[in-house]
This record gives sequence, structure tokens and C-alpha cells, in this order.
Amino acid sequence: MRGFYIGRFQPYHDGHHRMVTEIAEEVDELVVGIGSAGDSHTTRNPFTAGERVMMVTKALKTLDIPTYVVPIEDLERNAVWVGHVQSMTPHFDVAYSNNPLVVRLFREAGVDVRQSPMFQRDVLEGTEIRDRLVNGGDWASLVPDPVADTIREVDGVDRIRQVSETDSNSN
Ligand SMILES: Nc1ncnc2c1ncn2[C@@H]1O[C@H](COP(=O)(O)OP(=O)(O)OP(=O)(O)O)[C@@H](O)[C@H]1O
Ligand SMILES: NC(=O)c1ccc[n+]([C@@H]2O[C@H](COP(=O)(O)O)[C@@H](O)[C@H]2O)c1
Repeated sequence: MRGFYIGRFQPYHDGHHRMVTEIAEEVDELVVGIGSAGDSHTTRNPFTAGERVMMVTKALKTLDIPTYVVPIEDLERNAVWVGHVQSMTPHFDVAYSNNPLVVRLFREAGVDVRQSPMFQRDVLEGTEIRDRLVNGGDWASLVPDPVADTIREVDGVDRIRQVSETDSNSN
């Protein structure tokens, strides 16, 4: 059985990783979709699809099942989004998400969906981690080590601080 898990992963953090680790116990293969692939260089979406592919691919190395990391751009029309996703990914049998819109769209399209509990949501949230990146808090302890390495490699701290100064969408 092949599973599918999508997120913006801005950045991929320990909450995502805990969810992925649990999914890996239920499926034989996992496809991870990098959502909003066309967005980058804003406070809410600082990292490019390519940078997020690096973060996720390196973090998934600890799993012992085959994984595929696929960037997926947004579409204007929610009603055809599931078909768009399916056209970009290997076939999957079950989708995992805690995003209510994503859950609804997959279920309406007849795809089996599973949800998971939120882990330490007070800190394991992209918005909180981006806030710490901008304001100099401890962000690195909330992401897998290869993600912290990637953020440093692409000069991500400087980037998010710079875009946050000019970006009207402030989180
Ligand atoms: N701490 C967590 N535990 C379990 N699932 C999570 C956690 N954080 C996010 N998720 C789920 O992972 C998927 C991808 O989430 P996403 O990339 O939007 O992260 P986020 O932390 O919610 O970020 P943001 O604050 O930028 O919206 C969604 O289904 C989301 O509900
Ligand atoms: N119409 C669309 O393009 C559409 C619909 C639903 C979800 N999505 C994307 O799926 C991803 C869902 O991830 P999150 O759970 O991280 O929000 C996001 O990138 C979101 O933009 C896109």
C-alpha cells in the first residue's frame, strides 16, 4: 500500500516528521507532496520547492521504506485539485492530512483519508518556527538536523529576515 502526505513544509519540522514516522508504520511506500511549490521568498513561504525537496529528502533518509518527494503547484480551482495531484504523483491508496480543505477534497474525490493527532502544536507549527527565524529564537531544536543544515546552507535566516521587512503578509 502506498500513502500520500502533503504540506507546504515552510519549513519541514518535528511535527511533520513524527507524523511521517507513524505513517511509515502503516504503508509500504510514501509519497510526500511539497505543496504551494511555486511560492517562495515571502515570510509565510520563505523556501523554494527545491529547497524544501532537499529538507524533506534528507530528513526521510532515516525511514526504511521507499519515499518519493514531489513538488505540486497550487491551482485556481479546488474542484480539480485532486486530479492535478494524482497526475503529478505515483498512484497512492491513502492520503494523510490534518488540513480540513485537503481532507474534504480527497474524500469528495473518493480517496481514503486518514488524520493524525497534532503533536506539541504549541511549538511544532511552521508559523512559530518562522517567527523564531525572524526574531532570533531557538528554531533549530524544532526541526530535524538535516533541515537546520539546509536552512543554513541556503542562507535562509538572512532571507526570511529580509523578506519579512518588506512583506505585507507578515507571518
Ligand atoms: N505538530 C504537528 N503534528 C501533526 N501534524 C502536523 C503538525 N503540524 C502540522 N501538521 C500537519 O502537517 C500537514 C502540513 O502542515 P504545514 O506544512 O501547513 O505545517 P504547519 O505547521 O501547519 O505550518 P503553517 O504554520 O505554516 O501553516 C498538515 O496536514 C498539518 O495539519
Ligand atoms: N486548489 C489548490 O491548489 C489547493 C487545494 C487544496 C490544497 N492545496 C495545497 O495543499 C497544501 C496543503 O498543505 P498544508 O496542509 O500545509 O496547508 C498547500 O500547499 C495548499 O496550497 C492546494
